[in-house]
Amino acid sequence: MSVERTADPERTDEPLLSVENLRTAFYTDKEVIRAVDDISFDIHRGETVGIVGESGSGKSVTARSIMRLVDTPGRIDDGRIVYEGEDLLEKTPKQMRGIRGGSIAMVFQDPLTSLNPVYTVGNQIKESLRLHRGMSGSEATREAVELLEAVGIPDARRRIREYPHQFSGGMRQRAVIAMALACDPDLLICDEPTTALDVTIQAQILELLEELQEERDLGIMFITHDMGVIAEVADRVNVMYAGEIVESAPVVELFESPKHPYTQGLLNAIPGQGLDAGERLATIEGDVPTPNEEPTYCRFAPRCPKEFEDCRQVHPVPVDVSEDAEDHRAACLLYPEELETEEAVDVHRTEGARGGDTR
Ligand SMILES: Nc1ncnc2c1ncn2[C@@H]1O[C@H](COP(=O)(O)OP(=O)(O)OP(=O)(O)O)[C@@H](O)[C@H]1O
Ligand code: NI
Repeated sequence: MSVERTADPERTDEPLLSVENLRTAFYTDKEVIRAVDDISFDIHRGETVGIVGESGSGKSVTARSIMRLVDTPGRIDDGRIVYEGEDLLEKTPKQMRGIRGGSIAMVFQDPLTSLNPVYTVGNQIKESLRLHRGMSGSEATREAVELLEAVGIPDARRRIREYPHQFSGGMRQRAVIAMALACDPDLLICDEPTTALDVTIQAQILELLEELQEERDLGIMFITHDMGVIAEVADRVNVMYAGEIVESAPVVELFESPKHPYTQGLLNAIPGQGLDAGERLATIEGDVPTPNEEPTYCRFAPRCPKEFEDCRQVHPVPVDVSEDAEDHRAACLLYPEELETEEAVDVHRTEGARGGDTR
């Protein structure tokens, strides 16, 4: 979560998670929705990767694909999800159950979806400890109390005997985080974990995640609509639009020098560049289209102020925004920026035809 981490030598190590050319689609009676359409990105240990985009852009489906929790009629069609060197798409359902809530944990927007109302908070944490770390009895109780204390729940010894409904919203989300930590994960996937909370509680939860990350060297994938939250928590940011990652850059670079017209649009209307938590995405006229056909064009073109003829005929692939760009890519025909537009369009046409990005 610290900005300095982007220059961390750790970054050259093998990534903790590597998503490669992932495609996930929903096969409805009416159409095929290409919810996640050929995306690639990495997460390193100790790094927070933010995923931002308007509603329907594919953020949650990305998270659920990594966890192999895509509901029917959805299906992962292509790609690799390499976690600590192994492809999760090759794991059996049983192996996946061990990994979920084991080395990869997830925190959702609504803590009540993760907590069972009929068991005490303590029992739920202890169940997690039993399943994933083989702990039981007084050892598990002690660990459960310690976890609740670690996430800042006061009077933890008493509160482990309480039920979820006896906790406030913020305390419930802390309990969910404690439950996630009970399995000692290496990767935490957070899908809008603070959206339902008021701003003060939200700030506390973000701070908590940052502390836990530092202590445990957690890799975090953080999904949000909120550019202000992204500015606060992310080391690197992937901007999603209609199933694709249209821009990816270290957080400071993205805010100082957004390259994709979509990102520029998102950031433009935010006063003070959206550096305060609680700032929502700027509204760009129009809606995210449902990605229900093969992209042979730029999906953002209909809303793009910089649109030109080729945008309707050539599908942009992620390219380095400039020759000396470090780790900054955009899927837009205007880049690489040194090239004349026609040459740049050719790069996208050729790369697109090869079916790969240029990483
Ligand atoms: N079960 C489903 N059946 C059919 N389509 C689905 C299903 N789940 C998601 N989709 C579609 O996949 C696309 C991506 O949805 P997703 O939930 O990932 O968006 P999101 O970026 O998380 O949006 P939000 O910010 O609203 O949570 C959308 O077009 C959505 O309608
Ligand atoms: Ni979502």
